[in-house]
Amino acid sequence: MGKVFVCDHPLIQHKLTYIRDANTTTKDFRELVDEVATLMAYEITRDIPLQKVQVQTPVATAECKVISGRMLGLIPILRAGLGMVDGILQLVPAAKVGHIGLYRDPVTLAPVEYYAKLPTDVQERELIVIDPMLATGGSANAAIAALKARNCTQMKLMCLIAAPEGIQAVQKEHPDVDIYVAAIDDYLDDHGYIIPGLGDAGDRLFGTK
Ligand SMILES: O=P(O)(O)OC[C@H]1O[C@H](OP(=O)(O)OP(=O)(O)O)[C@H](O)[C@@H]1O
Ligand SMILES: O=c1cc[nH]c(=O)[nH]1
Ligand SMILES: [Mg+2]
Repeated sequence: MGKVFVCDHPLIQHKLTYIRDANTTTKDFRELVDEVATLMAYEITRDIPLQKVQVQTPVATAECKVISGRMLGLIPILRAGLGMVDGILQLVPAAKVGHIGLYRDPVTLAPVEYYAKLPTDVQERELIVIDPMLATGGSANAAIAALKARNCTQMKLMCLIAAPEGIQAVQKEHPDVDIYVAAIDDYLDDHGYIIPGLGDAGDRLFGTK
C-alpha cells in the first residue's frame, strides 16, 4: 500500500492556515499556495538518489554528490494543480511539465478528462502528480491511470489537503503511489467538498467565484 506523508513543517502549517481562511484574497491565496508548494517540494524530493563526484575546489579535490537517477516530471491536474507548479519549479527548474485536464461532474462527482499534453519522454521520468485537493480521489486516480496507460511507472501524488476517503481510494486503486499532503481533514460533505478544507481550490486560485 502507498505510504502517506504529512508534511508537518511549521512553515507549511502556518501558511496553510491562511490558505484555508475564507477572508484571504485571491492574490494572497495564490502566493501562499505557491510558497507551500515550494516547501512541500523540499520534502517530496528528499529521497532523490545521489551519486558521488569529485570536484576541484581552489585548494583541493572534494568528494561531493550530485543528483542522479530519473529526471522529474510535474503533472498538474487542471485547473487547480497549476497553482503549485511554479513553486515546485523554484526547486527543480529542470523538471518538465505535463498537463492533465479533469473536472468533476457536479452531480456524479466522476472525473471527466478534457485535456492531456505530456512530455514525449514522460514514461522515463519520475512524476509528481499535483492537485491541491484530494476529495473522493476520483481525479487523482484518473490522472494516475492516464499516466500508467502511457507506460509511466514511477509517480508520487502531492496535494495540500486530503480527505480520508480520497487517500483510501488512491491507496486501493494505485497501491504503488505514495501520497504527500500538508493536512488530512475530517470528511467529505454531500457535495464532495472537503470539510473543513478550503472551499473550491480552482475558484479561489483564479477568482472565478
Ligand atoms: O478527489 P476528487 O473528488 O476528484 O476532487 C478533487 C478535484 O476537484 C477539484 O477540481 P475541480 O473539478 O473543481 O476542477 P477545477 O480545478 O477546474 O476547479 C480539485 O482541484 C481536484 O482536481
Ligand atoms: O473541497 C474540495 C473538493 C474538491 N475540490 C475542491 O476544490 N475542493
Ligand atoms: Mg474546482
